[in-house]
Amino acid sequence: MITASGLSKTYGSRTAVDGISFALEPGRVTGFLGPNGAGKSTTMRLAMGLDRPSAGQITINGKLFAEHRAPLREVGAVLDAGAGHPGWTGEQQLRILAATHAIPRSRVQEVIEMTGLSSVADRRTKGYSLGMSQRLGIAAAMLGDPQVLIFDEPINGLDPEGVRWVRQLVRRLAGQGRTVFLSSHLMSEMAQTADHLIVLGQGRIIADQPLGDFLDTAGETRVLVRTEDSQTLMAGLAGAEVTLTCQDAETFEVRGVDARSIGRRALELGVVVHELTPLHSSLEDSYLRLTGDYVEHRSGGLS
Ligand SMILES: Nc1ncnc2c1ncn2[C@@H]1O[C@H](COP(=O)(O)OP(=O)(O)OP(=O)(O)O)[C@@H](O)[C@H]1O
Repeated sequence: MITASGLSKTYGSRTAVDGISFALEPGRVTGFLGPNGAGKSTTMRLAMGLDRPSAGQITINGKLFAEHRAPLREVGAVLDAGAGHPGWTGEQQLRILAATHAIPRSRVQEVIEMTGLSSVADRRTKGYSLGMSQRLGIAAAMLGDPQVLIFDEPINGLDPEGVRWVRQLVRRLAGQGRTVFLSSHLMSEMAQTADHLIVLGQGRIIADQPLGDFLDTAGETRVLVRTEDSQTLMAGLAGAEVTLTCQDAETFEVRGVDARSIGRRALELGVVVHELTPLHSSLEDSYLRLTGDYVEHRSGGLS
């Protein structure tokens, strides 16, 4: 369990995290989303005791990180791939970490195998690809077999096989009853991995809800209509709150009227309908709609 209460962090005049509170339950993957600079990494660093809050606190299983007698057995984190001594091999790094946290040596081999690093574990990490560094970071996080895992952008730089591996690992860890806190900018991955979402905008929580509820509330349902007489049906549906977008002579999309009402209207008008399909928003659509006002640097159009 990770619990934040009134957590704030300011850097000079810059407020990175602005009085946030949340409780992350075990047994599920909580996705952490937000535009660049929203405060996600800062929150994760505060959880790991790498920075001090300006106000409030964030605890792991009821205690501050520093209050745990064996913190790596409570929480593992991947916050910065590539951290560690570049002149050491992956295995040396894990052995040192294990030795300094009273973790048995046998566990080092286990996490090396678990993360697919066996063939490169005896190589110096300065030669590691980004994907190997990510795997080494995950191996280090898993070393103490902790109940809580914090992953900041763990799939950055991974190839498709690596991305799938992280997705399956994260789901398995939650399935074992662990608390998993995961940030990523890749919405398609988040949609497949997270059970619950916390969305930050400029240091504040703008959503904290199950993934399905987030898609329902932040999303916007459209309906695809295919009919023999699109002119008549479009005219019959037109209204102030309704948006109609023509796709071809027989097909159009409707926003602002649900499929049931469109079906009824078609019956009243005597129009034959071949298709009436609600189109649910993707996580990306919902996320972009919700966070639009919180983006610091917006891109221009392509033309
Ligand atoms: N050590 C620091 N000193 C000064 N400002 C900082 C520091 N760390 C973070 N910030 C600022 O705090 C804000 C939040 O940064 P943070 O890295 O937590 O955002 P983020 O949501 O993780 O962004 P991204 O998606 O780009 O990784 C940003 O404006 C950042 O510039």
